[in-house]
This record gives sequence, structure tokens and C-alpha cells, in this order.
Amino acid sequence: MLGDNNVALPAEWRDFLALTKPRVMSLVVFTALCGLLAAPGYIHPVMAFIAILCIAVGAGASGALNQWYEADVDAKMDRTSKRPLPDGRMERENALYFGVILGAFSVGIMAVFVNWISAGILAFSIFFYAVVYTIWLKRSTPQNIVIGGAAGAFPPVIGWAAVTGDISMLPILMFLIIFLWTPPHFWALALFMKTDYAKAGIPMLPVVAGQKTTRNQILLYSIILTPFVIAPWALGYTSYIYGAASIILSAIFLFLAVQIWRNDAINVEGMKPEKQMFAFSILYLFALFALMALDRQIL
Ligand code: HEM
Ligand SMILES: CC(C)=CCC/C(C)=C/CC/C(C)=C/COP(=O)(O)OP(=O)(O)O
Repeated sequence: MLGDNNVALPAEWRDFLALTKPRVMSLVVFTALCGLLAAPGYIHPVMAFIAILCIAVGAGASGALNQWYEADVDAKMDRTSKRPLPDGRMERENALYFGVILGAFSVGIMAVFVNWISAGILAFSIFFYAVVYTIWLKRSTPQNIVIGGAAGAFPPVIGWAAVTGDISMLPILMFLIIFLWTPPHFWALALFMKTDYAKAGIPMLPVVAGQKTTRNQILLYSIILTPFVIAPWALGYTSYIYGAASIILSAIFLFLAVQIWRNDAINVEGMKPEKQMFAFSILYLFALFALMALDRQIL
């Protein structure tokens, strides 16, 4: 994946690139590509390229707007304090202009060259992450990432809509998979980053409700997620190859969730299952979407 720090670019460009959160957004864009590849019908390769580029630029814009608004809390957390704004390497308003211009550009190009529905959902996703999650939910409720996670679940729906001009059952399942995957993905990380969030005054679940509740919630969401992961095969949208792989990968995911549920470590050193779950969550989503798209392309 594209790294934040090791790209051979002038320092200022590297900072603008860092505003787009390239590592996180690479999986966002990948799921969008898979949504596009899984859709029935033909899209000209140039149109497909424009659609994916617009989603990447739109997602990057939302990351920049998020960092523009959050410079104060980012400065308080070890993980984020070296970002361009809290580190004082960039003027705050530059991040705002960058985000607004890129966001408008991505939605405008999508509307003109691809279709209105994909442009509309892209605009809604940017708004949802940059405004609803960042400005409103993140600082006000421990359910912030459950609701806010919807923004990250839209990209495969946008990819699908770019091809078909509509939305049907499979993209809805793709949305639900990412939506239900987000809580275990994030709360596993939040458990071993709890001190950072507490320092910044962000009401993440482990800070507000404690570690036991967070571990219970990780297991609960992992269990609810499983049937939705298997559903694309069970409902006949993919072959048994995706079906078998989704069952094996989900078994590993559930195993890690149970390990977390059984863990009662308070210190970061004892949080091996949480670290494994966070790392595996990324591989899990990547593999599920790759397999789903390949399955529908090849079989
Ligand atoms: C509200 C929802 C989400 C929250 C709060 C969240 C939060 C985080 C945080 C704090 C990190 C730590 C590392 C970093 O800052 O780079 C991270 C990493 C990551 N997230 Fe999420 N995430 C969410 C949803 C998603 C979604 C929807 C995707 C993709 C579909 C995703 C993909 C990733 C990836 C690929 C990484 C690893 C980045 C790296 O390698 O450093 N996340 N996430
Ligand atoms: C197409 C489109 C607009 C997609 C948006 C994608 C999206 C919402 C992804 C969510 C993932 C993400 C960057 C979470 C970071 O949370 P955070 O901001 O709380 O993390 P931080 O503490 O690292 O800033």
C-alpha cells in the first residue's frame, strides 16, 4: 500500500498527500474498484478509470477536511501529532481549500462524465465523513464510528452505480459488510490506543464504556457481520469459491473476536489479540472484496 512517509516527493507535496490519508483510503478505493468490477454490464475502461479516480480524489478530499477540522485534537495524540497541521508544517486554511476544491472537482467530474447517481452518493459520502462524523458525531457520542462508518461503506456502492446507474441487492450487501466490519476494525485499535483518545478528550467506546463493554461489542458485531459476509454466496451472487473463502476467513475473524472477548488485559502489552484483530481486519476486507470481484469477473 502507498505509504505516508516514504514517497519520493518534495516535502510540501508529501504533506498535501498526507492530508488525503493515503493508506486508509487505499482500501476505501479498492472496495470501490471491486464494486465496479462486480457490477453487471459494460463500462468503458476510460470511464471506469475516471470513476475510480474521482472516488480516490473525493475520499482524499474528505480526509483533508477531516484533518482541517481536527488539527486541535490531532495535536494531542501521539499517533497523529506529526501530521502536517498539528506539526505546524502547513497553514490550516490551505487544508480547507485543498479539501473543498478536490471534493467539488471529484463530484463535478463524476457527474459530468459518469452519472448523477454515483456523483450524488460520492458527495453524500464526503459530507457524511467530513461533516456528520468529524464535526458532529466524533466528539459527541461513543457510537460515533458505528454511524460515521457508513461513509466508508459507500464506495463499493458508488463503483457499482458508476456501471449500472442504479443500486441493487449485492451493492447493499457490500455496504452492510463494511458497515458492520468497521466497529471490530476500529474498536480493536481503540483498545490499544485508548490513552491517546482519552488525552484528546474523544469519547471513543473504550474511554467512555470501558474495555469489557468494548470487547463484548467487538464480538457482537463480528457475529452479526458473519452472515452478511457469507450472504453473497448464499444468495447466489457468487460461486462456491467466494463462499468457501468467506467461511474460512470469517472463522478466523470470529476466532480473533473470541480471543479479544476472553482477554482481560488492561495494559497495551497484553493486547496481542486486539493488535491481531486490527491487522487481520484489513486483510479480511481486502480479501473478501478481491474474491467477490474476481469471482464475478471470472466465473
Ligand atoms: C469510522 C470508521 C473508521 C475509523 C474511525 C477508522 C479508524 C482508523 C484508524 C484510527 C486507523 C489507524 C491508522 C491511521 O491513522 O492511518 C485506521 C487504519 C486503517 N483503516 Fe480504518 N477506520 C474506519 C473505517 C475504515 C474503512 C471503511 C476502511 C476501508 C474500507 C478502513 C481502512 C483502514 C486501513 C487500510 C488502515 C491501515 C492503514 C495503515 O496501514 O496504516 N478504515 N483506521
Ligand atoms: C468516498 C469517501 C468520501 C470515503 C470516505 C471514506 C471514509 C469515511 C473512511 C473512514 C475511514 C477513516 C479515515 C477513518 C479515520 O477516522 P478518524 O478520522 O477518526 O481517524 P484519525 O484519528 O486518524 O483522524
